[in-house]
Amino acid sequence: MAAAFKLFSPGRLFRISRATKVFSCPSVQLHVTASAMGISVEDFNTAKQKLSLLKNDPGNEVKLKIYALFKQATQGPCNTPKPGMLDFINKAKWDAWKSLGSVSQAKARQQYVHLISSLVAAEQPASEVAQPGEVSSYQTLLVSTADKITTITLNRPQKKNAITVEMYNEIIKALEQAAKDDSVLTVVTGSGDYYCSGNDLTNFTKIPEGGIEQMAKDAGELLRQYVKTFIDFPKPLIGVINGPAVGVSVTLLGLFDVVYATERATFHTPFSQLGQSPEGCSSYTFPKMMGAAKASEMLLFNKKLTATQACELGLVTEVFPDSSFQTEVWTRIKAYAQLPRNSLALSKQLIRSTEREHLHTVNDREVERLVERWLSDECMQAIMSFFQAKAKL
Ligand SMILES: CCC/C=C/C(=O)SCCNC(=O)CCNC(=O)[C@H](O)C(C)(C)COP(=O)([O-])OP(=O)([O-])OC[C@H]1O[C@@H](n2cnc3c(N)ncnc32)[C@H](O)[C@@H]1OP(=O)([O-])[O-]
Repeated sequence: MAAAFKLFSPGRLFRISRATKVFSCPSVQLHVTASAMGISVEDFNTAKQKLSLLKNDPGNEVKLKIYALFKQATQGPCNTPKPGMLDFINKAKWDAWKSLGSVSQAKARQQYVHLISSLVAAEQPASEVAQPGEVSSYQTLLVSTADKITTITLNRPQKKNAITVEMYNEIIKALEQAAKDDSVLTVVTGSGDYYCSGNDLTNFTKIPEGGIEQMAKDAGELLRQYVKTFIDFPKPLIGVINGPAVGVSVTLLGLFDVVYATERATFHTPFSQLGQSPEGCSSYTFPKMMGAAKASEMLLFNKKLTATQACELGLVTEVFPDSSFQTEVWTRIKAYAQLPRNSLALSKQLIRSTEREHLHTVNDREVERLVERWLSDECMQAIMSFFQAKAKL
């Protein structure tokens, strides 16, 4: 074991990367598509440089993955002869490269850049973040870090934690800071009796100078950024669903790693009722998770799920009795937070990286459709009905 570790020491692996001449050869560089799948040659080269600056040894498994992705990105699928049984090191490297099969060079470059980025992010010093136990100053959230857990609590209980424009921006900021802080896990939960009632419908009543088209465009850009932050979040993200969840707060659960719910929670996405369409990548994650028929019942016909049903369909990991929910869930989360930080972040990265680019594409497509929907008569009528019903109360 010790011998293998030495042979796979970071220095050795980095030397392999640096010794590979492909990217120092201008004629080969020309063959690399400038921005294949959103990753430029510069991104790739920068990632390569960052690799040599890592302070912590990421472990043999990750180093083999890095090696394999580099070879695939620069030389394509492995076609070299298999090393002999006793040539352990070269055989392990060959196996890792071979295991990538026919993954394209562009895809390998993209996965290489994401993997290095997550390693670098995991080593970032905790700056601009709340110190353990400290509660930071947000208007719509409570954000605290304690016991190696950063907790983001949606904090507009009087409005059932409906998400205003300010709150979207604050959640993005809180997640960006949680990604960099010293915590091992990040938890999102709600204060009061609701987890979240989704998009705050008053967002649609604040029309900027550019008119309703500008409002739809701005809202689309904000939503794109918001969902993107969840797609790219590098650490394990846990939802502690303390009560009913509606709309965008439900769809995004497909991007969480683990979701614990009280038995009192319900889950529904009234998109068609509001003349809108699915977001949060749910048009992809829900059918994948629960099958097309069950996903359609939720996303097309607004079916409300109980916590138990949501658990059966894979949207929720586990349901707890309401009376012991907080105690049981937090005991478990605190125990998970004792696990090694880098190992958790890297394992998440491995689980998620294969579809990250696809999720970004889905996000873009959903936002494009929603921006159209927000300008439709169907949507405007539905929003007006909500406020008229309120006015009659
Ligand atoms: C951007 C991407 C696309 C997004 C998609 C989505 O999320 S689609 C999903 C979009 N979401 C929806 O369609 C849900 C709309 N909301 C509801 O259907 C119900 O409020 C409820 C079932 C959540 C709770 O019913 P309940 O009888 O238990 O409580 P209550 O009704 O008395 O509420 C207390 C106060 O909170 C207020 N408030 C609550 N939610 C919102 C909101 N989203 N907005 C604004 N305000 C909201 C409510 O007006 C009231 O204010 P008041 O009068 O005290 O000044």
